[in-house]
Amino acid sequence: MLYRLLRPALFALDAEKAHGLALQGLRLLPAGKPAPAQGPLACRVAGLDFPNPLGMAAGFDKDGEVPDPLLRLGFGFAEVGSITPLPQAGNPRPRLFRLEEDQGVINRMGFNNHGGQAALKRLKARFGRGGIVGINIGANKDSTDRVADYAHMTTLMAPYASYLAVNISSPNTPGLRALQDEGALSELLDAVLSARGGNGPPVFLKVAPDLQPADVDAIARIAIDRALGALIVSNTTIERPALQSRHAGEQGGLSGAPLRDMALQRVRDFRSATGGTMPLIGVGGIANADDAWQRIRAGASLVQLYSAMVYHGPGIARQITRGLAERMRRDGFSAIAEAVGTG
Ligand SMILES: Cc1cc2nc3c(=O)[nH]c(=O)nc-3n(C[C@H](O)[C@H](O)[C@H](O)COP(=O)(O)O)c2cc1C
Repeated sequence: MLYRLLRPALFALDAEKAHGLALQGLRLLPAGKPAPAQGPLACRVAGLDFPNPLGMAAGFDKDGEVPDPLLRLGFGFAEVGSITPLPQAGNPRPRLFRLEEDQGVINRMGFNNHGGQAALKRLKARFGRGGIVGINIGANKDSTDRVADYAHMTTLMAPYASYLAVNISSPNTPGLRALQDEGALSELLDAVLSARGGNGPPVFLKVAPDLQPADVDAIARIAIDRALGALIVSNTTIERPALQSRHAGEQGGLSGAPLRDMALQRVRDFRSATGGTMPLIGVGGIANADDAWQRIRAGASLVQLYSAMVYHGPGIARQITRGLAERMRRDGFSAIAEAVGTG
């Protein structure tokens, strides 16, 4: 309600400025305690106990500054990052665009972040607070050895991460998505898993929605073979479905409502390629409880969002989790895990 009043003022600002203000506002929230398990919404995935299945997706809190305030807003988990070994400025501004008429976002941020050491300090300091905080890792744009970047970030972050998310699907770092190819992906995951060691957190892999059926099959096979904790499906798309907004022609990754059907279809594709043996995290265009419920019924054990927070504000986590609980009751499910892949 309050957000509806604030939104016009925020939308009058450049999108990145507005995002900076949102982060500042969240920093003012006392950290508090993470939400306790929420009855039927509580779920166990990759050995972790999630109080509810809705998380904040990577990119909102790139430097790990506000994971605890995000949990306080009612998210069951927060994924911070992507974080690269060295600080980097990212692409020139403007690089973030609201597509209001389409309820979408285009970004070409380019992994702007303060680097591994700065994030480590913060994440180490909050570690004892509990709550599920995933750390999403990436490679520096100018790195001459990207596999080594991921391995380094794994070693650095593993002790402070509930899970690590290996992001090889940002469209804004040239060549990054090539790491999704079979040979490169196997080599990368072997390096990450070896850097993590036997007792480290589960490793999740975040993929692009722009994949051919053969890519889906190969990624599914490699993920199962390496016993990854989950696949995060998906990042932003480089495709451009029909869009109305004046920013539709901007380069970068498209997210929000225009990504929804494609990301939903990829969850279905990965569900069928994995035969339900690998947990999936559905992300892309989820803006309400119906979207979240549909993604779960399609095969996602957990869901995440980012763009919808821009349009609907910080109350969205509670709106969606409340709505999910209602839909579970309506459809006769007493646990999220029972509903996964049933629709
Ligand atoms: C501005 C912006 C920055 C993002 N940065 C990252 C990132 O650093 N790492 C990552 O894995 N995903 C990043 N994403 C992708 C989101 O995590 C998510 O996969 C995508 O936006 C689809 O979800 P949505 O439609 O709910 O926004 C970013 C998205 C946006 C809009």
